[in-house]
Amino acid sequence: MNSTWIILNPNAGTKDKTLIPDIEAKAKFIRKSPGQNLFKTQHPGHASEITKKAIKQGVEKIIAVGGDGTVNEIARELVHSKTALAIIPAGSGNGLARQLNIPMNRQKAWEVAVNLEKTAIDSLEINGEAFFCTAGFGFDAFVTHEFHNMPERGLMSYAKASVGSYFKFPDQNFEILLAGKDRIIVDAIGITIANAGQYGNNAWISPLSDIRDGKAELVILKKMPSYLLPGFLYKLFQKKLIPDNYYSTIELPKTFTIKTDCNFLHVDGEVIPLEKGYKTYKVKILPKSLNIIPGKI
Ligand SMILES: Nc1ncnc2c1ncn2[C@@H]1O[C@H](COP(=O)(O)OP(=O)(O)OP(=O)(O)O)[C@@H](O)[C@H]1O
Repeated sequence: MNSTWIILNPNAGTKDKTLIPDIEAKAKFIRKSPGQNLFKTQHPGHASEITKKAIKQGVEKIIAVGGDGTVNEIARELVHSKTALAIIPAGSGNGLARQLNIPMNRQKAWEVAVNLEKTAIDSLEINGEAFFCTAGFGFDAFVTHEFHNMPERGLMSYAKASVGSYFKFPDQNFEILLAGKDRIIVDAIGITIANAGQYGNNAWISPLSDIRDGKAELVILKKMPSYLLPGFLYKLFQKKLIPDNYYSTIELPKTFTIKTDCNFLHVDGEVIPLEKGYKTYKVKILPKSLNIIPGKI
């Protein structure tokens, strides 16, 4: 049996024609015994199906080749399993890969992926949906929604979506119940639950968050005057955000709930439209629940 499977999304990223032949050659190189070890996804959800099979068959490692959507499909299935996840980033944001210090260069990422060294990271669940980096209600979820409707991918489109929405985006109401007794009621343009420090694209919304510390932080972002925005953005990308009147962080307990009437939630950059009206969302931290092959840590 092959102990490493490769799952490749042939549609991921900006159509790089060298990706598929390169990964096919690499798959042959690491195949130890007859049988398939490279699986190309044919539709959304296919990566999850292949991952379930891999776990059943006791595969030791899955190398995910794709963007955040593919990586998350695989990672969600792998939570609490023995199978480890390695990543060859081939998307536009590559949030988890960046967080794990996996090189963006394909060859260098491959050299990391074939390593034996593994470590466990934390994951979270929001109403049963697993995520690994960030989940957010309000402004960041709305921007992610707008971004997905734009013709182009990449950082410029994110910037356009953010600037276009910021001034008209209204305050949202949040009620956060921490460990059953402490209650935070706040009006803000958004809140983000951060397991990892960045959204992706090196946008460090919670610089002190560490994906391996068994903890997560809540970021509360209030609307700031426009003259403060350039400084905020500079600090966001320089990993230098610190609390002030508009930006604050709170360490979260292992379980907590959020009540809000926001229209959208994003989990690791994937947008989930929400039903109208106030709803309560249960969040749980699952320490050291996913085995990964990290870059330099
Ligand atoms: N053959 C396929 N055809 C269409 N969609 C697919 C196929 N295989 C996988 N998918 C879906 O495509 C979605 C997007 O893929 P992925 O995130 O890997 O690439 P991307 O969107 O280019 O990257 P990023 O999210 O970083 O911009 C995934 O959620 C996955 O389920």
